[in-house]
Amino acid sequence: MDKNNERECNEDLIRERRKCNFNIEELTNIVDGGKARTARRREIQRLLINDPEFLDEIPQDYMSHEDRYSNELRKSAHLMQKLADQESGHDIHQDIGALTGILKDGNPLMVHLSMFIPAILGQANSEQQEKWLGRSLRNEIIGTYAQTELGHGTFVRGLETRATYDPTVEEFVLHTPTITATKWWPGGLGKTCNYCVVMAQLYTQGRCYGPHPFIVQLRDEETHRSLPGITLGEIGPRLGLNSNDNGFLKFENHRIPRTNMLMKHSQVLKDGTYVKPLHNKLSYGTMMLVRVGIVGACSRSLQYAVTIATRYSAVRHQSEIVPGQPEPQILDYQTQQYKVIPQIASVFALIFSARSLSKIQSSVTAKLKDGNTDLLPELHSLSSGLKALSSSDASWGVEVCRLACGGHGYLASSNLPRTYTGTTCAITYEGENTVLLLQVARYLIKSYRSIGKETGASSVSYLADQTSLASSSSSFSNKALVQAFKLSALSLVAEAEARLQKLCDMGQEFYHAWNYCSVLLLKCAEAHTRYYICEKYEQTVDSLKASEGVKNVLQSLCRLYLIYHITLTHGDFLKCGALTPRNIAVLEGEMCDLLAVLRPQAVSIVDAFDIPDELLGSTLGCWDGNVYQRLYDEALKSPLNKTDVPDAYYKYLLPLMKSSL
Ligand SMILES: CCCCCCCCCC/C=C\CCCCCC(=O)SCCNC(=O)CCNC(=O)[C@H](O)C(C)(C)COP(=O)(O)OP(=O)(O)OC[C@H]1O[C@@H](n2cnc3c(N)ncnc32)[C@H](O)[C@@H]1OP(=O)(O)O
Ligand SMILES: Cc1cc2nc3c(=O)[nH]c(=O)nc-3n(C[C@H](O)[C@H](O)[C@H](O)COP(=O)(O)OP(=O)(O)OC[C@H]3O[C@@H](n4cnc5c(N)ncnc54)[C@H](O)[C@@H]3O)c2cc1C
Repeated sequence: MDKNNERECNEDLIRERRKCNFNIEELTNIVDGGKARTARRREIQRLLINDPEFLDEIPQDYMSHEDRYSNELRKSAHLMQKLADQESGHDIHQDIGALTGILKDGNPLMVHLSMFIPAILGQANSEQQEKWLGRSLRNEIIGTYAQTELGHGTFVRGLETRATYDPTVEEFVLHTPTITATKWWPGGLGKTCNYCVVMAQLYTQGRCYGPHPFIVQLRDEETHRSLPGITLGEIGPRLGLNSNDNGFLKFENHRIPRTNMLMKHSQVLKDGTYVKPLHNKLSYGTMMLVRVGIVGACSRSLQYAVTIATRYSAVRHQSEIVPGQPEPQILDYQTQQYKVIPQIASVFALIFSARSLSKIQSSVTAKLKDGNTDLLPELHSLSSGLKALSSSDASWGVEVCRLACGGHGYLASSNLPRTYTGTTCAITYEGENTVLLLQVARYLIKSYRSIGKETGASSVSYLADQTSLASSSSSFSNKALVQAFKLSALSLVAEAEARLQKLCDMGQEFYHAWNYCSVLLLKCAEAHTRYYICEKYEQTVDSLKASEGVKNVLQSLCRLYLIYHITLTHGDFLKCGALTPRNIAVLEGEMCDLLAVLRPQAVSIVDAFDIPDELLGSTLGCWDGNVYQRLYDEALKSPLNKTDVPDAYYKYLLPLMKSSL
């Protein structure tokens, strides 16, 4: 699509784009993280878009379960080959965002890239990396991360798969003792992978040392047949991500060499002696790494959905605002703006938080190399909180965008249903959100109780700021609103801690008191993480060196985000005195003003996300706004339209209609 050729474009969209009062390219660079990154993303996307191998013969929704899998495997393999062939040597992990949309509904290599390789990087020692890292990066072996079992996903300590060390032959014996110990869910495990990292309970010298990672060959490298002692299969259709072959796995006393235990952090020596790690949760590192990645992935899903909903809302006309006048664009309804524009604001919130989190991750990783694990709990808490809020915000945001498109948003060809199912699974995988938020709450209560002790953990240092509990601000600057979030979080933590203490003082065991307070604890964790997101948003926009136009747009989006979230949880702000009922009413009014200010820029802001039509894959969201023709053309692809009268008519309908004659 030639974006300079207005003649092919819907007139509403042309008018919207003429209202733009900021430099779109500059905003695109901010979204990508710099000019160089924009150029790189575009280069990769150009490479993919122009390649006919990535086209589907028929829309995926008309394919069988098997065909979907094999079609996406074909494209995934081609993608890997293509990226490997590039002279510039693409780093697939760095460039993962550029690939969004090219593979549809998950893909069989997803967990190989996002967990198996990172597990080798983070859990294998240098000899082990020598043996497996290069091979997995070159895709000579394909792996997955097999942790979850039929009986346990959340509670990693409850896993039942056993790895028992036999010092006489220096081997581990992997065994699945019960049906509930069957590995269940790992992506690509069913039919694609020939290796995997298995999390299993380590037994040596008669003792259990808890879950540890082991690398296991599952299939013969020549024939791809599963090895003796190993039962493998695929678990069947799911709500989404159906192009992936999530699988099951059972071991029947399957032996692997001692050196297949990933030994970067803990070891089992030849005689069976266990050497413990620097920190007992280092074996959970792969999950933490991916949680950080999920925040960025969620912001991309939301960019897709909100691009579709905003463009469609500019093209779609319905009903009337002024009686008797022409039907307005639905984007002119304030209620429609309230659905769509806060989701645009949310995209930037997630982008800026993801960047801040990834910086913290890099510094924690650097410290770990020097044997310093002090900031691991801080990273665990932040990555858990941000994974939880980003996945729930993005899922809700995508769903709101779908609802904002009325009936057409329900159609597969809008690409909103698949975007939703592909996003909502992030609420569950890589740590179910409630469980992760309770981990954050645990860290908050612990930090609150150790006020005065220097931990170096900056995200919770505000808990020591007791003076702010009393100081309700009368100013409404963005900074002041961020302070209100801080006050609300601090006061919820103080309330939860007091409630816990009271129950304990009344004689309850701490763990019962914890469960009894867990709804409030969840709120603490959400408020704390929301405060973190708001603070990063405000600081990033405030310190941004940008043109006036771009800065104004981002300031308004940031302010909208702050006010939107205050109104959603206003009870917490009132309860702690951070804001008065009058303040809330004023802010609600200002939110409507902000919607009106941002309304004329909405299409241009989503244009700045710069998602090519070929990747957006939506009849409703295409650049030129030619929505109705596309909807019609897509409908014609339905196999039911191959004939005027379907076979089923003769088989079932005709006999029914004639039965009463
Ligand atoms: C580099 C490239 C990356 C690219 C990424 C791109 C992303 C793309 C998008 C997605 C792509 C792929 C899809 C992924 C598919 C999904 C795969 C999966 O789902 S894999 C399975 C995931 N499973 C889980 O996440 C399980 C969740 N459960 C847990 O993590 C743990 O069970 C628990 C943390 C809830 C509890 O653990 P437990 O051992 O029981 O802990 P205790 O209660 O005894 O102790 C808590 C104690 O430990 C600290 N802790 C916990 N975890 C950590 C950690 N990781 N690091 C540091 N510390 C940790 C915690 O803070 C507590 O400390 P205390 O001091 O005791 O309070
Ligand atoms: C699409 C998809 C892909 C996946 N890919 C992989 C993969 O590649 N590898 C892999 O190993 N796994 C994978 N998983 C599994 C996933 O990690 C688990 O499903 C997830 O960790 C949740 O665990 P669970 O299913 O045991 O849920 P459960 O823990 O049984 O959750 C059920 C309910 O119980 C609640 N609950 C549980 N524990 C607590 C608690 N302590 N406090 C309060 N409430 C609690 C939860 O909040 C939830 O409401 C995948 C899952 C999905 C959906």
